[in-house]
Amino acid sequence: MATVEMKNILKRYGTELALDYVDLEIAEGEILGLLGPNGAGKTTLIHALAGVIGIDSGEIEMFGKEQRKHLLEIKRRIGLVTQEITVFTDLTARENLEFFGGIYGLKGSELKQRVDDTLAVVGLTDHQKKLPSAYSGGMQRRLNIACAMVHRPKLLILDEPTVGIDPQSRSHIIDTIRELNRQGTTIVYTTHYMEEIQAIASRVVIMDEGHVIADGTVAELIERIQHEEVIRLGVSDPGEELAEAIRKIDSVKKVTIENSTVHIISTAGSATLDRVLAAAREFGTIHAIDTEKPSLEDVFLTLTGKRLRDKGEE
Ligand SMILES: Nc1ncnc2c1ncn2[C@@H]1O[C@H](COP(=O)(O)OP(=O)(O)OP(=O)(O)O)[C@@H](O)[C@H]1O
Repeated sequence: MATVEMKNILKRYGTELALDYVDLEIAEGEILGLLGPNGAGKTTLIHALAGVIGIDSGEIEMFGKEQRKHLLEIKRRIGLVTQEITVFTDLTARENLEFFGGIYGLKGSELKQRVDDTLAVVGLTDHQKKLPSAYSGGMQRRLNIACAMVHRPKLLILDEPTVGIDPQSRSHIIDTIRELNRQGTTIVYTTHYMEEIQAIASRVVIMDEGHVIADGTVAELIERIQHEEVIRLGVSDPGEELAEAIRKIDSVKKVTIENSTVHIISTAGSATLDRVLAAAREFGTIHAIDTEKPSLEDVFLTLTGKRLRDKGEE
């Protein structure tokens, strides 16, 4: 049985179409990585999944039950980690966890045990008596996650849980997600960090403009563009004219410029490289050439025409 079945989900904000007839199935035990450029509809999708916003039309089934008819019961079985940190600033970490555990009906020794276990999993046992204001950004994010998992949800939904934090906290969060999954929690997770998806996702869904545009394992998605290659040229002062000249080569699929590097996705083969170099020489001096097999980032670029990190996060 699928943990989640979403069919024909439509959601508008005024005239803005945030989800455009989306279908999505999530199997029990998956770590589903949800990728997409800003505004793709990822947050809207997971908020619909968590039942915190309504949808205009479509069907959502979770744990084999219709979401709208069994919302309370379903909510008890899920945890939502929002982009914003939503903990009580005037309660210590432990008190926050006791509060959230209490909401889910935990009490007495069971509550104490769950709070102890959760603090240990997120690595905050030694800091449990401190107020969140005494924490680093990464520790606050870990506490935020802890509050959503203290009741041991069957499905944990995380919206960019690692934005703007130190590498140590980030790897701690990744380890926490992996450990929860190992213990049987299904995970849905949005991020702008491709390497995190490559590290932990058992399946990737790429969204753009309210649509699911790709769905598969990392290996399957890369396989889709395996006949392509990536050429990176270091060129002095590259401009739009250079990009346009390279775009005219018929085997070239995408050209983007970042600082002094021209990033080209093309059909593999030496003929393309020769033609790209000839075109580039007309507009500048080439000081570096590099070709490689495509990565998940290139799949994303090929499909959406956009780079992932357009938030200036890193
Ligand atoms: N409360 C809202 N009111 C109006 N429009 C909204 C609202 N929430 C989202 N939108 C719009 O719906 C679309 C999808 O937004 P959403 O936040 O789901 O995208 P996202 O993929 O999560 O983006 P990001 O990566 O920036 O978080 C966007 O065009 C956004 O402007």
